Amino acid sequence: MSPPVVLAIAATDSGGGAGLAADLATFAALGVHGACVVTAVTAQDTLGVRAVHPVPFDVVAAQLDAVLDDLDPVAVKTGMLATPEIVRLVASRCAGRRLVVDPVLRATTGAVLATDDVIAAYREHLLPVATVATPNESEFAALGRPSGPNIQVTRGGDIATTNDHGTGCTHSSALAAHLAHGADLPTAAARAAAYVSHQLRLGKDWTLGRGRGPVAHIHATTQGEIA
Ligand SMILES: Nc1ncnc2c1ncn2[C@@H]1O[C@H](COP(=O)(O)OP(=O)(O)OP(=O)(O)O)[C@@H](O)[C@H]1O
Ligand SMILES: Cc1ncc(CO)c(N)n1
Repeated sequence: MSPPVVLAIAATDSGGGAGLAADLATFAALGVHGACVVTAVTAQDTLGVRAVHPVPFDVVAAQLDAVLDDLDPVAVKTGMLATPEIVRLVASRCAGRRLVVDPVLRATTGAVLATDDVIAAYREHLLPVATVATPNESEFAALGRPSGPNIQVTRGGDIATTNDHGTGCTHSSALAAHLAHGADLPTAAARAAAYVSHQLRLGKDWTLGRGRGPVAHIHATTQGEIA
């Protein structure tokens, strides 16, 4: 039987820890086929964001059309959306699907990844059509503390690790993957949290880069076969 298709609409992270790298690794670990629409390219590592280059709107729209026309994803997850036009496009094309919105406004390292007009577009267009939105506390405040059953504010956790770059991306991708497998929202949320904490524990002693390292997305699944 074919795996469910999940689409990630997000930006790249050259360091491989957050953004689409985290999304696609999480999809693979959780048994769904991942499609991806690239909204921006970031020059980034475990220490911070050096540059952000948005992909032209027409190219984002063409990627989205291609995936929606051919692969019919069961669930969609959004990460960094880069411009208000892209936020509006995603809202109009993805409404009605199982839609997980992770409003990426800042990197863990503090870099600003969304301007005020992007935040306004989230409030007006994307949050109202989300199945669930997963802002962290500071993103929740920046969005004006929206209320509703589909708003699930995320809060770190008690695992002591500096390898937490991209945990929000990993968490929202796991949520989308479990929704795509047919879980209801409370079940998908519990499984996503369990996946993130399990993988955070596996990678807590890794030393990749000089800053905040990545979550060990698929480590347990593959290490026996390739070591
Ligand atoms: N140190 C931790 N211990 C246990 N669970 C954690 C920890 N950090 C994150 N998590 C899990 O991951 C989820 C998302 O984390 P968090 O709220 O820190 O994301 P974020 O701030 O959006 O991350 P980022 O901006 O790096 O992508 C949390 O709801 C929690 O389930
Ligand atoms: C590309 C990208 N998306 C999301 C985040 C949030 O962690 C990041 N640092 N970089």
